[in-house]
Amino acid sequence: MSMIAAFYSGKSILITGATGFMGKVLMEKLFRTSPDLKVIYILVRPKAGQTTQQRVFQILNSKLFEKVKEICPNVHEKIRAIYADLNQNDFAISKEDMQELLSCTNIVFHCAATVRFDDHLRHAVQLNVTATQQLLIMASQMPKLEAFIHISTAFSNCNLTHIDEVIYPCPVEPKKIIDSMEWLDDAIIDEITPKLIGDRPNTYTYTKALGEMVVQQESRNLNIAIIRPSIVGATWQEPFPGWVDNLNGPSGLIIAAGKGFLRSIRGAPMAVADLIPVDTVVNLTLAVGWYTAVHRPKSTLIYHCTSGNLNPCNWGKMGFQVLATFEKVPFERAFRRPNADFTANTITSQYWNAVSHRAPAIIYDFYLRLTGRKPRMTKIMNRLLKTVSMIEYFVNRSWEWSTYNTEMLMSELSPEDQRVFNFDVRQLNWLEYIENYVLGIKKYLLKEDMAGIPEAKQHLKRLRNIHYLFNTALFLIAWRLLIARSQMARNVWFFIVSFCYKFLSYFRASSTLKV
Ligand SMILES: CCCCCCCCCCCCCCCCCCCCCC(=O)SCCNC(=O)CCNC(=O)[C@H](O)C(C)(C)COP(=O)(O)OP(=O)(O)OC[C@H]1O[C@@H](n2cnc3c(N)ncnc32)[C@H](O)[C@@H]1OP(=O)(O)O
Ligand SMILES: NC(=O)C1=CN([C@@H]2O[C@H](COP(=O)(O)OP(=O)(O)OC[C@H]3O[C@@H](n4cnc5c(N)ncnc54)[C@H](OP(=O)(O)O)[C@@H]3O)[C@@H](O)[C@H]2O)C=CC1
Repeated sequence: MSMIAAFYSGKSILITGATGFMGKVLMEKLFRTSPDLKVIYILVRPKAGQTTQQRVFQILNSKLFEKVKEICPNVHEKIRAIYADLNQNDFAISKEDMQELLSCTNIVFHCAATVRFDDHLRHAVQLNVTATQQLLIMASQMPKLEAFIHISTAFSNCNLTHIDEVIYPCPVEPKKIIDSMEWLDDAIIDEITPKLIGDRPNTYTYTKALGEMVVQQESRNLNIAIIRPSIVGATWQEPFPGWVDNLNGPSGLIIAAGKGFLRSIRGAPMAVADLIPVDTVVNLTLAVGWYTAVHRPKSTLIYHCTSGNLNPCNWGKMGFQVLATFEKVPFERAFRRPNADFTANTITSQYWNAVSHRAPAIIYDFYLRLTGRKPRMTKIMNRLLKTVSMIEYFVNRSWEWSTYNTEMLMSELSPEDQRVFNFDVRQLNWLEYIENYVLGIKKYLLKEDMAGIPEAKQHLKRLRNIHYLFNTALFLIAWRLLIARSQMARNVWFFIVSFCYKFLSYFRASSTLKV
């Protein structure tokens, strides 16, 4: 029997961010391994015209929850969706709901965050710092609370190259930042943002670092742990390989590459691609919840959930594997033939941006105009290149994260727990993982049918022929223009033609002699 699974039985668990990528996988695993848990409270806001109940219904009816519904048929009774908006005071939770949460919760998993790189500092602080502070204040009023697990990111200290499992303080105290956001206007915040974030690349990593400081400062006598995952990708094994449901991290870029929009990135091919499957992060999170509640470490422990030091893969290799998978399972209706090139050279990268990204978009828009349709490709391309510029920071550097606490925890688990809550990335086969990831994107994000693969392959063949035809035509036009203008080019041309003629004559003569 798994000790971790048994620990969660009968427990009341509060999850924030349960409608997000990681939150859904966390809920799924909890129900699958501990179907006897008492209740999972989730803080949900209405979104995109859906009520909180409709959102929960949609999650439970997704493919991700198919196994859970077999194991725990009354799963819908065990989820208590609580209307909440983390941007509001007291999260806009009703008095009765708040009372129930405070009196019943045993474990808190705080996953909610804004993960947008370019979010306005005021909004990022509100969600990643102030909301964390408020949740900790709530947690301090929960008499039955056994553990509070905060999900941060391995990149909260990406301004350093070697990162230990400790909290690194930011120069300005989070409390001062929270206060100042209340009275500064947007224009001033915009002005001071670059100074505040310093050598971090965006407001996301900065506010996640502030969030960690808040956790440390507000911990009081709570049992707290922080988990820092690196770049979270599709599921590796559970509940099935390749599940993914949003465009964050590598997923959006894999789509852009597979559809032939994005063919090259300015990135160091040898830099470590620190991806981590979402089910690995969830397994570690649940193991940390158990360990923190049962062993009650004296201080707040931080756990790095990364792959680079134990099972490294680099961007060049990853790009190659993604491309190899596109050969087997191409995406439908690609704009161009896929490529996935990482180039460290800025000039080469600018050249490819012009030739391989912007020029085809302009030509295609010209074609759309000619055929009486609205041009759209340049707009899409500009957005894509904006996204790429935001991730360039992360694909041009390597980081080293120490993983003593994570390895210590692994050694504390029973063999059964090591199997059921596996977070040992040394067992991950990158080639297999990437193949399943690309396949998962095709199935669950693009919702493409596998039966369409032969047609997609045909389409790529047509694109290849168009590519060759276009290049040949371009070469001939350029050559013709060159010959018209330069004596030297004419001489070279006559030399080549006469050489070919002589070679053919010789070949013909020698074959006649043989007969
Ligand atoms: C050629 C080579 C190809 C190779 C392939 C080979 C292998 C793969 C290699 C790949 C290397 C990966 C490196 C990852 C590095 C991660 C670093 C980790 C950092 C820490 C990790 C974390 O701890 S945390 C998670 C990270 N946090 C995000 O990853 C949020 C990003 N995101 C935004 O910061 C906003 O989204 C942003 C973009 C501003 C737009 O902002 P915006 O206001 O202009 O627009 P919107 O957000 O409204 O989106 C407008 C339209 O862009 C679509 N879209 C949204 N995201 C998209 C996305 N990522 N890729 C594509 N498309 C995306 C969306 O679906 C909309 O499409 P539509 O218009 O059709 O609906
Ligand atoms: N994905 C990644 O690559 C990585 C993620 N992380 C961390 O993991 C955690 C989970 O990330 P992930 O699941 O990918 O993120 P998602 O963007 O998928 O999910 C974010 C969650 O936060 C909720 N949320 C956001 N704003 C509010 C609000 N005002 N009120 C209530 N809920 C809100 C969202 O709810 P709604 O559905 O209503 O928008 C959603 O459930 C985050 O803390 C993130 O920093 C760390 C490293 C990498």
